[in-house]
Amino acid sequence: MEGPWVEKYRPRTLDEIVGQGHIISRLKRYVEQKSMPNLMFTGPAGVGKTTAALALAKEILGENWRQNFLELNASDARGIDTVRTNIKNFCRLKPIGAPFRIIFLDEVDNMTRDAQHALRREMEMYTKTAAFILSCNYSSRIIEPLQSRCAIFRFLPLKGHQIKERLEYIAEKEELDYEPTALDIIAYLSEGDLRKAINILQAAASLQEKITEDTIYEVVSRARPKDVRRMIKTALKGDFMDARNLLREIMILQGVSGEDMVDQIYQEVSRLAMEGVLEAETYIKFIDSIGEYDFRIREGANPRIQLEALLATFLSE
Ligand SMILES: Nc1ncnc2c1ncn2[C@@H]1O[C@H](COP(=O)(O)OP(=O)(O)OP(=O)(O)O)[C@@H](O)[C@H]1O
Repeated sequence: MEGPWVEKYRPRTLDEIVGQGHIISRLKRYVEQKSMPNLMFTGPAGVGKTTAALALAKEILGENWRQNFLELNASDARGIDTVRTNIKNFCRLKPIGAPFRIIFLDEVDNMTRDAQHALRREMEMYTKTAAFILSCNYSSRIIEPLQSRCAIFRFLPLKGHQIKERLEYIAEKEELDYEPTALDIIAYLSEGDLRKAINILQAAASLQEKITEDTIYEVVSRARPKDVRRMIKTALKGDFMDARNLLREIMILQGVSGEDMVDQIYQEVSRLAMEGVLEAETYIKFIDSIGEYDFRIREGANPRIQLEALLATFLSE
């Protein structure tokens, strides 16, 4: 079994990282100066935080980086005490063949406030020998004394074209056969998360020889937008039984979940309103009922029954 492409194609150097230019140039300055303050990387999942920490450690610490780099998950099931013991044991030793050591701590926003205060004390204790890189999704969940001790770097979701270019690069290396529009769809569905995009590409490649738009929808268990649109239009015309059959086909054959289905109905209804097919007043009524059925499904009601009832509300228009 082949390993995950997200690891195979993880950039090894700062230069290889896609996007995040505003961050990379600052990190390179630390490499030139061979010193760095404590850093905090914030931003959504799969946009290069861990990758940047690894690449920075390699470039700033040199060939002995492995012995001088410690990666820990702050929300580790083994508990914060283990994390702190690891930090202590690591920091007590002198750096080996490098100017200092680096501790990369992931998911700091999942640490309790008490644990964050303890971490702050550790950071102060080892300022001469170790630099910390703290990673989190939301800086608002980090206590002020930790934030103020770090230089903060805000990673951004990657743009659609940046994701597409990276996918093209990987597709070429892997000699994949694909429809170019399939990559646009992956870029759209991954919402700025490059890890998610690469995982979808790998799953699609293992499913079929040629990657098409349909392969992608199958991999992510999403309905084809044109099928959802056809179903809604059928309901609008008053053909309830036909609309219901289309709904069943999409949910069963394509394995789309109730929650995703409501989300896609919402997206298509919004598109129909933007195109002028639905009048504003009707659109508002539809959104109101979509919101209601979305809530019921999330609360645990039977999704098939709820979705059929939702389609029935479209009929009366
Ligand atoms: N900016 C990027 N440039 C190139 N590859 C990237 C980038 N961001 C993510 N990737 C790809 O996605 C994988 C995961 O990225 P990474 O571990 O850096 O995410 P992260 O931002 O640390 O996410 P999390 O917050 O979930 O830990 C990488 O191994 C790489 O293949």
